[in-house]
Amino acid sequence: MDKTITFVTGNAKKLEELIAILGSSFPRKIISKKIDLPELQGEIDEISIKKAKTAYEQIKSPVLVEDTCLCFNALKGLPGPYIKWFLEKLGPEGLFTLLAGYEDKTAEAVCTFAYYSGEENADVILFQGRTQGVIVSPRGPRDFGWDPCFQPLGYDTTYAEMAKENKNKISHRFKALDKFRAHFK
Ligand SMILES: O=c1nc[nH]c2c1ncn2[C@H]1C[C@H](O)[C@@H](COP(=O)(O)OP(=O)(O)OP(=O)(O)O)O1
Ligand SMILES: [Mg+2]
Repeated sequence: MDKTITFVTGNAKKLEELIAILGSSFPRKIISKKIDLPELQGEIDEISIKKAKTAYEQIKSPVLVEDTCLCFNALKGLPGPYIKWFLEKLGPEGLFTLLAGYEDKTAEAVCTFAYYSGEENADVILFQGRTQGVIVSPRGPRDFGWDPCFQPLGYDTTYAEMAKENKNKISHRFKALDKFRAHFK
């Protein structure tokens, strides 16, 4: 059986972070395939499971996908899985402004990896990481999504202002990949 795992994502920055976080020590070969999978609606777990199955239909060998949510506590978890569209239309400034009417600026970044082997009776396996933070007026480079407006709790820099290796030690994605790595040990 082909043991290679295909990471299906349309986002080059996610792939870059996955490579930096997993390094060369991961026991299975991971290749990537750039496909923009449908942006699904629903609860986080349900979205990730469907996303993995959709990817498997295209790849037909073991797949890994990832879905990232940014949940504002004042907005009861929104934009959550819909953050991509909010970011696209409003930019990081607009995300900050969205909370202007609220005292509570706290948010949670949630990363969910979903692995599906496609083997008989296999289920999609989820690996989730969460990092708490506050939404701030954007600071730092603009090369990755909402990084300029997310300041992790306990830090005085935004994700964007951090060195990549520091973001990759505390991020929602690191925490999810740490569980993924442990599963394949
Ligand atoms: O660490 C991150 N730091 C800043 N921004 C981030 C991060 N991780 C995802 N993002 C952005 C990308 C997209 O605007 C949205 C998630 O949407 P999401 O559907 O998961 O990502 P995507 O469509 O870009 O790639 P994919 O093809 O894997 O679905 O938040
Ligand atoms: Mg997407």
